[in-house]
Amino acid sequence: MKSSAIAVSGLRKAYGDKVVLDGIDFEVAAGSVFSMLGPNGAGKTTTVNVLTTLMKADAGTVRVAGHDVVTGIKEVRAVIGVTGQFAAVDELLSGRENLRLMADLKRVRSGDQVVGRLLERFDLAQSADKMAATYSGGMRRKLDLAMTLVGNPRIIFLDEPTTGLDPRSRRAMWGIVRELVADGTTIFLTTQYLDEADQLADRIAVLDQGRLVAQGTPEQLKRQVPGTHVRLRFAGLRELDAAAGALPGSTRDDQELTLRVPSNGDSKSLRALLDKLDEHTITADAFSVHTPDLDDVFFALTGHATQAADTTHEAHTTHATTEAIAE
Ligand SMILES: Nc1ncnc2c1ncn2[C@@H]1O[C@H](COP(=O)(O)OP(=O)(O)OP(=O)(O)O)[C@@H](O)[C@H]1O
Repeated sequence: MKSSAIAVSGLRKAYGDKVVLDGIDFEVAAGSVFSMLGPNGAGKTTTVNVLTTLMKADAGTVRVAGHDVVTGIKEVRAVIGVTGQFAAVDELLSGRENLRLMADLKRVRSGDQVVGRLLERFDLAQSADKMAATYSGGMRRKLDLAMTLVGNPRIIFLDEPTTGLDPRSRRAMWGIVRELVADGTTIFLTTQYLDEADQLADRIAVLDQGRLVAQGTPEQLKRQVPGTHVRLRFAGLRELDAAAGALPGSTRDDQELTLRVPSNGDSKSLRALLDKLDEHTITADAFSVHTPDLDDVFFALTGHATQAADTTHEAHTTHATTEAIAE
């Protein structure tokens, strides 16, 4: 079993009488990606601030790399890197100068070499001597992360690293996170994007209204929601009635004129389903296979969607759907 890079027990934090963290517990294995998932205002940044010694908790214990965040502030700070939602980049300096400044602050030996390697690794060498103010959002995030990596921290906190990035920059950021983990770094990642947690995390904890409502691997969490099913849509109630009669175990939605049929989604069961419709001379207007994703998990666990899910749900649905095999 891997040792814990982070161990949190009974963590509580309130601002005035507003309780933001209501006693949360979790552990992060060394060399893994742990993702804390939650909607806006759930308390993710507050958690990061406590874990990185920037803020004191009201109760509970937190150990990072074996050091207590209250009594071992210096030791904790020596082993962590933090990339926040608002980049620490100085806009009036070039990318190279920003990195150099960080190398000096951290008293890194052979600073120029370290900076040169980071610029290459993050694909920023071409723009290294331009002012950071001229960088795109994605480049700024990359520079911010590169600055975090100066001095090789073993544990990195990424607070919503891809919020506001376009899909290409998000994927580039995911690639960098994967490389870091392959090198043995531990990553604590907060995100409101379920697909991001799904892609990157070894373990996910879902934070909602101050409590962790679920923890597990992405697969374990997905298993907590109703499984794969086929959704059929019909032109009218008459067809829907006939199909519901022919397919026992299905669930109908009279408003949407749809039928939800449990299925493992493989070609054999799909063919059998279509044959059944043929047998009864029923035609479906649309036919789609739906696999549960983390949006469904979040909804099932909290009873509401994430904000990000609201805006990206369409994309997820399209992604998880094999459209219109029939008709
Ligand atoms: N210094 C503060 N004083 C009072 N309330 C605060 C303070 N900082 C945060 N809050 C409140 O605590 C709650 C949790 O905030 P936090 O920033 O930790 O959430 P978050 O999950 O990171 O959200 P987001 O995704 O929007 O960054 C929010 O309701 C926020 O308004």
